[in-house]
Amino acid sequence: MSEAVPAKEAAALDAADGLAAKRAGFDLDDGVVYLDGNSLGALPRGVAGRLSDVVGREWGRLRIRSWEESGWWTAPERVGDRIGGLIGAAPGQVVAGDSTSVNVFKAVVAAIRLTDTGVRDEVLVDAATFPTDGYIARSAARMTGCRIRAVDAADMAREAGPRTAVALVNHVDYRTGRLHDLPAVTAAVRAAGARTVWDLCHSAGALPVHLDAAGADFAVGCTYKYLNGGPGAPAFLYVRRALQDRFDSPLPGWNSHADPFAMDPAYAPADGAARGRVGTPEILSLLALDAALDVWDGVDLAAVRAKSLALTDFFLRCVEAYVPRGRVESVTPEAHGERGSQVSLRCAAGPAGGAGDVMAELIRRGVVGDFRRPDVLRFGFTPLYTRFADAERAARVLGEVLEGMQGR
Ligand SMILES: Cc1ncc(COP(=O)(O)O)c(C=O)c1O
Ligand SMILES: Nc1ccccc1C(=O)C[C@H](N)C(=O)O
Repeated sequence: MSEAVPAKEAAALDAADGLAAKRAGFDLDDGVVYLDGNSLGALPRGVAGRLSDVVGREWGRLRIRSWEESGWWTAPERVGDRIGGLIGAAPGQVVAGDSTSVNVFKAVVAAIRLTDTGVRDEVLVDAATFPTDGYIARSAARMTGCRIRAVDAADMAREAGPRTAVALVNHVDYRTGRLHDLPAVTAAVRAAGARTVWDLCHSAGALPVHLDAAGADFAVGCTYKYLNGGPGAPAFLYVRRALQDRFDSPLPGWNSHADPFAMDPAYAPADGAARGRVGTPEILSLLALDAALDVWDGVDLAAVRAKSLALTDFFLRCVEAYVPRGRVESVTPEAHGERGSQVSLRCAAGPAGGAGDVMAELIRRGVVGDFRRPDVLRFGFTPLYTRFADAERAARVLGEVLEGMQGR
């Protein structure tokens, strides 16, 4: 591929892109190629106006009345249902709130409480997990008399056995971008008599997820990446409907009580998704998220997936065309069925510095990805606002940076 070819091809791909108009819904500028939406999604344009109304009118004027009149009290379930629509969950099974870490705790402990730990005392965690999941699972295991076994997520299906209580799996690996087979792992873990907890941080909003259809037991995820909810936006918790009546939360706050304002000293759990609540919802960030979710109106996740794969394929081809041979190596699977919505390039240290220096230079030149120690350059592709021209420019600038650093 000569240098002019990818740029021409990018223009043609952008012209044919059915999702191209969605970019206008985000506050982005053409000076920067933003490929870090897998860490913090860009700002949807509707958020500032909505938040200004929430602060100025709902809080400022209505004050306490807003819990009822502005629908604040029921926002966690309402926003949860909107997220549910993007992860294949029928209404009434998802609640928004707390952080992913906290929701991992609720789900793992609740899953253990559904089993006889005299028989099943093993918690399987994905060996390459995002660290917080592993830390929380370990603590949950200690608290419940279980033990942790770390296994490759790719082997999870065959590792689940008669001692397994629960398997905690990342749907997409944060470092490599590898997508795991949610339906197959869920079915295998269930066949072994155990429960699944899926971490959807890197798949919710990035690709179609079919939780109900797969029979997943629990799922958690954050909303500040591909769902663009903003820094520290509330996370979510999915509890499969059939398990809701037996869901025994380890954090039974007053917000998950059947009648919170009874202020009853005795706890009686609410029915449905509300049982996953803990304390007072984080209204400002929850309603920012609610506004951010408007960008999904009318979006077909199959089209999002198709564009995501086309973008990452194209980026990989551009890298091949522009980057000096042997300088980077993709650790993201080639196979579409095993790829999330990012490309991770391993970049060994050269004479002028390592991957961290390369990413710093890329950012200086207007291409924002991120760096994961020791040697991974991560590029996240958010199909709602990333253009093929962005992929081309990112690869071209990466090539220039690496070429420039070669001799120095
Ligand atoms: C897979 C995964 N799980 C969990 C988290 C973090 O969870 P929390 O929302 O608690 O910070 C992240 C990223 O921050 C993540 O990538
Ligand atoms: N929440 C954050 C706050 C600050 C900086 C990064 C994050 C991330 O989300 C990192 C991300 N989970 C990752 O996959 O590396």
